[in-house]
Amino acid sequence: MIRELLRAMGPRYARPMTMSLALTSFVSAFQGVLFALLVPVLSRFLGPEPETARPWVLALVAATVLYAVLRSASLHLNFRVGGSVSRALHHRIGDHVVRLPLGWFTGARLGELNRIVTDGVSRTTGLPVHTYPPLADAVLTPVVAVAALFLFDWRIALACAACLVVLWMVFTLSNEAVARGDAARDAVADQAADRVLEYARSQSVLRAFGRAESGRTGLDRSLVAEHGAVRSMLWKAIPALVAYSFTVRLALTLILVCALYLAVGGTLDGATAVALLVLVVRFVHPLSGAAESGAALRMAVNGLGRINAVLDAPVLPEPTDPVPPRDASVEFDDVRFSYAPDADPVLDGVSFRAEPGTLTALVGPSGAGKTTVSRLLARFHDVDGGAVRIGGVDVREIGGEELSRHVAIVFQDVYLFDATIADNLRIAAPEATTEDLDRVAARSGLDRVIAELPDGWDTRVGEGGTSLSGGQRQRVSIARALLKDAPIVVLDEASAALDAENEALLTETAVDLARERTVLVIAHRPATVAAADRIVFLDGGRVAEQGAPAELLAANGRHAAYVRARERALGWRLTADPVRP
Ligand SMILES: Nc1ncnc2c1ncn2[C@@H]1O[C@H](COP(=O)(O)OP(=O)(O)OP(=O)(O)O)[C@@H](O)[C@H]1O
Repeated sequence: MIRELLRAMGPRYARPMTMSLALTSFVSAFQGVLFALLVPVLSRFLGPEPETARPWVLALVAATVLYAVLRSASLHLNFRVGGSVSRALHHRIGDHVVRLPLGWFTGARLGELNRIVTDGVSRTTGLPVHTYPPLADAVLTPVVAVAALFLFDWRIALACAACLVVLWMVFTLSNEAVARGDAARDAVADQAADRVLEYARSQSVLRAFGRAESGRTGLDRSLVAEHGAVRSMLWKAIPALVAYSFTVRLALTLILVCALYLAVGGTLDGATAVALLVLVVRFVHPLSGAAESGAALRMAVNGLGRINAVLDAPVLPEPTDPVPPRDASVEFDDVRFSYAPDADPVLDGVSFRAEPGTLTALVGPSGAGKTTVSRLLARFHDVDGGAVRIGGVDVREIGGEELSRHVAIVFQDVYLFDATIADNLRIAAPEATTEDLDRVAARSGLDRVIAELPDGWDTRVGEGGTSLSGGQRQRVSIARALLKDAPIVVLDEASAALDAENEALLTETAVDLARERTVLVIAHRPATVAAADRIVFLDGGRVAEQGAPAELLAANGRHAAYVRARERALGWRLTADPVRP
């Protein structure tokens, strides 16, 4: 448990945590000495010469004062360390998660991560304050007290030691039952959390198809499964907890009987028997709570195991000696890539070059691998074979921060944070001035959107940017990429219909940017394709053709056929007259 805890907290917080646990353990053990001192004090006080109790009373008073000081120091430290546990874990999980490949963030992982960050961390936060101290009292205090008992009466001490061994066995069994039930519950609770997220996200689709009620079936199933897992955990845990509590009472009764037997038989004097019984009754109290604390500990350990599993997930390796790119050229050299180790390759031997100051259009049918090319360029994933280079340097050698400074991406599905438009732009450049914002707004057409909104730059966009239209979101996203001022810009043109003004704006922006940058456009519109310096036509994860637009049209190959088909589709859409009766 301690190893898991210290591993999760990392080296920075491990030292104060170790000190807190060590001090708590020492105080609990010292409490055992305090309890043991009751025996000479009481046996002498109740015996024929009560005045001989005086030095023991003084020792008990001194030990009590020392105990009070140590206990308060330990409580103080525990609260301080407890407060830092959640901070440490949140920072460590956050720092690690941002370095994970994007492939790690599957739907199932999101629910799990959500529960780990909330439930898993909160279970662990209580560990140094609420879980470990009563457990240390329940284990260490009786062990030390029983060890001290051997100094006064070995027969009672032996009986107590035997009872402690049996109690430990029942305690371990009860803990294992709780741990098993809790792990099973965690697995289904993760699934339920995923289904809740999915159900909330898919509301518009479900309502559009009149499935708001029936679309809940998956969610209902996982909630029922979670309910079942909680019940099954209780069925396993409650008998184990009851069995432990019963064993504690039985042990106490056996020790009482044993002491009475010895006292009646005359081999134990009455005063010592009373003193021993007071001692035994005294440490039964912390022992009774051990099963509940042990269950809480097992649940915290399960949570820690899940936190450590996230922290152990392999990150994209960073270079030890990062090499800066020599220029803004982009090169894909025989790149092979698949999203899962056993899946078919999504890119298979892709090679092309994009020079600085040019516009390259990535063209091809849906699923050809265009978006994957942009993801590999930004190193959201590492290639399985070949290399992606920027300025002649493999992106794996550049280093995360430098790479991020070099590449700006305008995604097709624009995600905006629930903040103002200005805040959403400043994600790209936190220090940007109002003049900087106005400059990129004028260049991206965002200035017209800002002028129409009553709160202008201070308009809140809602979660994901839902209070803006698709076209408005795209302009915010372009302005954000411009503000980043990266030498390489990737524009993922929306394949969904945009109005004519927004369509023209995207093409204009791409051409404008390509004067001084390397621009890659995942192009769906003939106008953008025609404006490109070079076209890379992808099909089925391979480069089917590449060259200047005029060259490819003259070659009358795959690209020319694709353009004709797109033009026919768009022409039909634009010119079709309504059918009149
Ligand atoms: N995150 C992912 N996990 C697994 N497979 C993926 C993932 N993203 C894309 N794919 C698969 O990779 C292939 C290429 O997808 P990609 O999005 O790169 O194509 P595209 O050419 O950009 O398509 P579109 O024009 O429709 O956006 C597709 O078969 C797709 O199903």
